[in-house]
Amino acid sequence: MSLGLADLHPQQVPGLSLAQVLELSEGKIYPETADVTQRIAGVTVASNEVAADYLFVALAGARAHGWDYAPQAVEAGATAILTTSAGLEALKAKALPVPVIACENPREVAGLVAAQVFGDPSSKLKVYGVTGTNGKSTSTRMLRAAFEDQPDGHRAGNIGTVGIDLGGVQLPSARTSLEAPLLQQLLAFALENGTQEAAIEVSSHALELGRISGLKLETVGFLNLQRDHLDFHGTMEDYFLAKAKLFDPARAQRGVICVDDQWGERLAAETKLPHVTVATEGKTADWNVRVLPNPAGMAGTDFELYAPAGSQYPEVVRAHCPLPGHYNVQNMAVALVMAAVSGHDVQVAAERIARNTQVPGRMEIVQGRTEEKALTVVDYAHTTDAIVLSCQALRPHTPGRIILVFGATGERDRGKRAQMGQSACECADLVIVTDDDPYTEPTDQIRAEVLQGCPSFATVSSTSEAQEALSQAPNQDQLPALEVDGRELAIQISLGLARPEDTVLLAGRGHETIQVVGTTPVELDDRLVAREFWAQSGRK
Ligand SMILES: CC(=O)N[C@H]1[C@@H](OP(=O)(O)OP(=O)(O)OC[C@H]2O[C@@H](n3ccc(=O)[nH]c3=O)[C@H](O)[C@@H]2O)O[C@H](CO)[C@@H](O)[C@@H]1O[C@H](C)C(=O)N[C@@H](C)C(=O)N[C@H](CCC(=O)O)C(=O)O
Ligand SMILES: Nc1ncnc2c1ncn2[C@@H]1O[C@H](COP(=O)(O)OP(=O)(O)OP(=O)(O)O)[C@@H](O)[C@H]1O
Repeated sequence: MSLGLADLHPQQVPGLSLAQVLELSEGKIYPETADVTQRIAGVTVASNEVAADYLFVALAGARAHGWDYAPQAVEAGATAILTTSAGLEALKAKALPVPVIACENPREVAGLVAAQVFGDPSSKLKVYGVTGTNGKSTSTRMLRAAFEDQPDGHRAGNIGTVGIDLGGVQLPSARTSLEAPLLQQLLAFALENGTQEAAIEVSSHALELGRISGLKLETVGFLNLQRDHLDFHGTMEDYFLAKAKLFDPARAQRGVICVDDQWGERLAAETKLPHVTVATEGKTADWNVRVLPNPAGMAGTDFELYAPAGSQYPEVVRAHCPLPGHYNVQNMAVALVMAAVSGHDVQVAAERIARNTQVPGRMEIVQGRTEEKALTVVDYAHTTDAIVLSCQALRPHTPGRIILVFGATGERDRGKRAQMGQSACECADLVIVTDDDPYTEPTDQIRAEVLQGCPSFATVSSTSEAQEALSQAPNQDQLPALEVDGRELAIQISLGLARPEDTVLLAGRGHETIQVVGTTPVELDDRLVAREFWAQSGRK
């Protein structure tokens, strides 16, 4: 039997009376005569998650209004509704048989109420939050690796894009950061099941949309800020300000800030949260990294981490980052310093990370280089910077060409597409532009916007057509990008073109196994497509 999120429910739920909800929300109840001694036993913002005695939080959304789903929520067992004044007015007309509490910011209140309903789990287990454009999944997985495998059976967990792994249960996650009530429920479940520490990703959407409201964090980490999600945030300034909200003394005990980029420097200068800084290249911070000569190749990077002079930590920690690419050293350095300042033995944490880290779809080698097969790597790079950095990470391990396959996601940050195309053509030797998750946007339109950044391109639908188009290029040092309709075909063409000395980088989808086309989920796993291709290729 496969489990769902609803199954990750604690046995013990203290609950909360409506009087206490009223107090927390500073709201008004309708009708005024409602019985405020009734208890609620759960909270959700989604009508399809409601169970008996739940509080349904009806929010105004971009596509719908939660209050339109209130009748379904009541039908499913909701015994009260929390909403805005506008929501209350809309609900009066529906004459529902349950009380409605109206307050100014139900999104924030949802998390505060849920924390109390579920017994305030984040005050009992330690929660670590990591933010940044790229590297959250990797560094939170590293933190988890640092915390588990201890003699006392200490259990650690994760919540993030790659999945949810709590209290011995693993589930895929549709999101990076969950809605606040669900987060509280899952943490309470984790606590009941022996979890002492949980490392979670905190997206900028989460920080803007109140998804960590009610959460108490032990230590928070900042990795980097690069262009992404501007469809939602509008400007880099607003994107930064959203990320900075994590570094709030009301939420967290302390922070660890990587100052490799200027946004980290600014955060360190502006935040009121007690913090330390980390630098991995070219700058001086509280904690500093020195990369060692690197015999490890695709197996990672050796480095030293220097603690602040005169501090209680070992002066220098010898570490091995088990994933290739300098950016993974950044992810690991932040994870190590978060572990250190939270009271863990940093040398032991380094050893555990080197031994235990698993991050599906991040620089995952699906085919090693052989006499006849090209090195084939799947990576979740889906921003311009991540694509460039991934190519740079693979360059030292590539005697031939880097062949890059990628596409842009539909309905998201259209402004980044041409830039992705341009940078891809600059950093890879051969670029194949195809599809990612198009959602409801036409795939040819998305590809066309990416291809605007490529100096030239040819549209092909087979390996032989691709070979023909490439052979006709006037300058063999600057091949045209290839446009391929359909990601599976694009992967097959890329591998068909690859020589053993080449590296094929399948970028953008990482661990994902479902592609959303229109509103239909379609099974697609880059790793399986590549493995099948090589298995059937007859090449050794
Ligand atoms: C921009 C954004 O994050 N939007 C989220 C937001 O949507 P919305 O406010 O437009 O909600 P809506 O669909 O209009 O519905 C309004 C309300 O009615 C409720 N509703 C709706 C339908 C129904 O049948 N019953 C019901 O109760 C909804 O739960 C919601 O509370 O609230 C919805 C309900 O929780 C989310 O599904 C939706 O996430 C969408 C799917 C999304 O794509 N989010 C992405 C951008 C996101 O959050 N990404 C970040 C960052 C990822 C990264 O770093 O790469 C993440 O943390 O995952
Ligand atoms: N520190 C970093 N700096 C820049 N790029 C990185 C860094 N870490 C990882 N990347 C790139 O970003 C991709 C996504 O990494 P990861 O999943 O760890 O980040 P994320 O922040 O969790 O992303 P998302 O929230 O979009 O899932 C990787 O596959 C890699 O290409």
